[in-house]
Amino acid sequence: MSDIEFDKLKKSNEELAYIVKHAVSEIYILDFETLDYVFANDGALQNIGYTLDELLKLNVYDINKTLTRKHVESLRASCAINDSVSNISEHTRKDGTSYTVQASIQSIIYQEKKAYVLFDTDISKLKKVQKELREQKDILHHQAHHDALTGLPNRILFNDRLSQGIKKSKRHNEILALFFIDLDQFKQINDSLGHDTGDVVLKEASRRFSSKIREEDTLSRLGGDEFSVIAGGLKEASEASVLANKFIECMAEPIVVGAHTLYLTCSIGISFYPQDGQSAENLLKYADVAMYKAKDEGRNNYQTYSSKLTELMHEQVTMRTSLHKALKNDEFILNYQPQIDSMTDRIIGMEALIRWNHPELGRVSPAKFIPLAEETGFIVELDRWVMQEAMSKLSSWYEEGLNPGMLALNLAMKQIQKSDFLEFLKNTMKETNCLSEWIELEVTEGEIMKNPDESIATLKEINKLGITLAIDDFGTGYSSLSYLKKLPVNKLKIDQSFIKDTPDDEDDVAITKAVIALAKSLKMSVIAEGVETKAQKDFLILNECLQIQGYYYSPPVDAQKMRDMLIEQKEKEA
Ligand SMILES: Nc1nc2c(ncn2[C@@H]2O[C@@H]3COP(=O)(O)O[C@H]4[C@@H](O)[C@H](n5cnc6c(=O)[nH]c(N)nc65)O[C@@H]4COP(=O)(O)O[C@H]3[C@H]2O)c(=O)[nH]1
Repeated sequence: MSDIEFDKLKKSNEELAYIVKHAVSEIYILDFETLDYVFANDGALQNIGYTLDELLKLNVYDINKTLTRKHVESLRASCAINDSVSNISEHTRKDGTSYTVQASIQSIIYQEKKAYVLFDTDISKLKKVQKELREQKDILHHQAHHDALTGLPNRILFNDRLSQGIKKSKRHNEILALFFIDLDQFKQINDSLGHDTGDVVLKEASRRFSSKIREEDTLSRLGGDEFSVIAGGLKEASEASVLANKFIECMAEPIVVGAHTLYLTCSIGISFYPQDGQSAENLLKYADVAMYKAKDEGRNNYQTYSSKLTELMHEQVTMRTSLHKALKNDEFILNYQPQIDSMTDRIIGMEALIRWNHPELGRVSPAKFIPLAEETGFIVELDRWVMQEAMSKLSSWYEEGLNPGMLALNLAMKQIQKSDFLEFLKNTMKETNCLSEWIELEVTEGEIMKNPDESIATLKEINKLGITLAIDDFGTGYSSLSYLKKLPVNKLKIDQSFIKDTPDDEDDVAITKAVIALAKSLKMSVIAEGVETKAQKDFLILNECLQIQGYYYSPPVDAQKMRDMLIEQKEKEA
């Protein structure tokens, strides 16, 4: 080699050494035998935190604390047969912190001795990002399968668990019970006290239900106030009754939210695999049908599915489709129930109550078809028919010289919300010669509280016409007292559910007394409905509720009978 060639080579080696020394990547050289550090570049020293002098006193095991002799032996063996070997390990810095490196290891000759060179890449950040991504994926997966409010499995996960549950029950020849749980008064609470209160109630209900199930059961929130429980592994269907009772009992304790003490109940429908259905879809449908039966039975109870319930559903479908035709076919008639001044036993008014004579189903209760009419919006047309019919009957009785007093009409909120309702009311009164002071419109407390601000405006307009407004079913709907003060209402009607057990039930006595006192302080009149016994009547008189409606005096009767009663009263007074 010539001197010039030698100088060139020396210069390029020096340049290479300079690059290696100053590179930001970590490069270490270890003694082949002892694995002591014999070189580290600036990038390595910066990350590891030692000076070169300090590092040269250390061994690979001082930095790679997790490295074992066995692992080193295997790396040595790999290096002997491969050009380079890759390894992931943990480096401990001088300050005690650690980071993950991916090392590429090669055996080389360094300063004329055998050595290992390690090209290390700090992959801590990459690992952190990978971990975050994994966590994010887990969160997304959880969110997609769980309800955000209660943290319970949602409908997607429920469907999956139900299908799995059915398969397992089939394999082990066991019974699976599917519970459909609906909170009874939830909508009213949500509408009148707001969604925040509703949310607290839902969380508390889910906490209570969860505490009653076994670890292997699944409680899900299917949406709104609907929950479901999948309970597999049952030997007998009767085991489900025990659980259903537990769910009902756990709701008996009131839920306190801020200043409100809320009393909630739940209605439960149960279907069974294999006796009721083989598919997840059918089992859910049947549990839902059974839940509706529980609602029909007065809520706060459970019902198991039977094929009879499907007939009931069929009946509802028949009713829905024949409601419209019924008006044209004159299938509706009106009954009137007298309202009495209990001090004189005189008729002071009457409530018009609709009846439906269905050609196939016979006489259908309004409690059955009014909710269907409300659902479909047909209630608007139906109530207008009731108003026309009842107002013209009332006028005809006045014209005859009888004294029917006030006519109370039930009014659906959907009706009040119609923009032409006031016009309709004025026209109907005019056409039927009915005076506004003869008319009282009853709106249920729950309906008003659904949308109190909007209700107030329209009710004020109605009131301006000289029509009396009464709140029906009072006591059942969580009225806000501040709204009650603002409402242009003249009368409270105590719900019959409170009257039913007076004067024996202490709670009902207290509620009835409170409603009477409330009406008095708000300068409203008060009437009790559903009065059936003398004891109830006496209790009401004692507490100064003098207007009474109920079977004690008379059930709802047809127009002919009502007229007879009015004539009889007139003759008595003549
Ligand atoms: N156990 C018992 N019950 C008594 C007694 N006195 C009266 N009742 C019943 O209690 C219900 C009182 O009517 P409501 O609270 O307005 O409750 C009504 C009302 O909300 C609705 N409804 C009835 N007619 C109409 C109508 O023309 N339009 C609208 N929108 N709803 C109506 O259907 C509901 C049920 O009506 P009905 O079956 O006629 O049931 C009536 C009546 O027959 C009693 O002493 N004991």
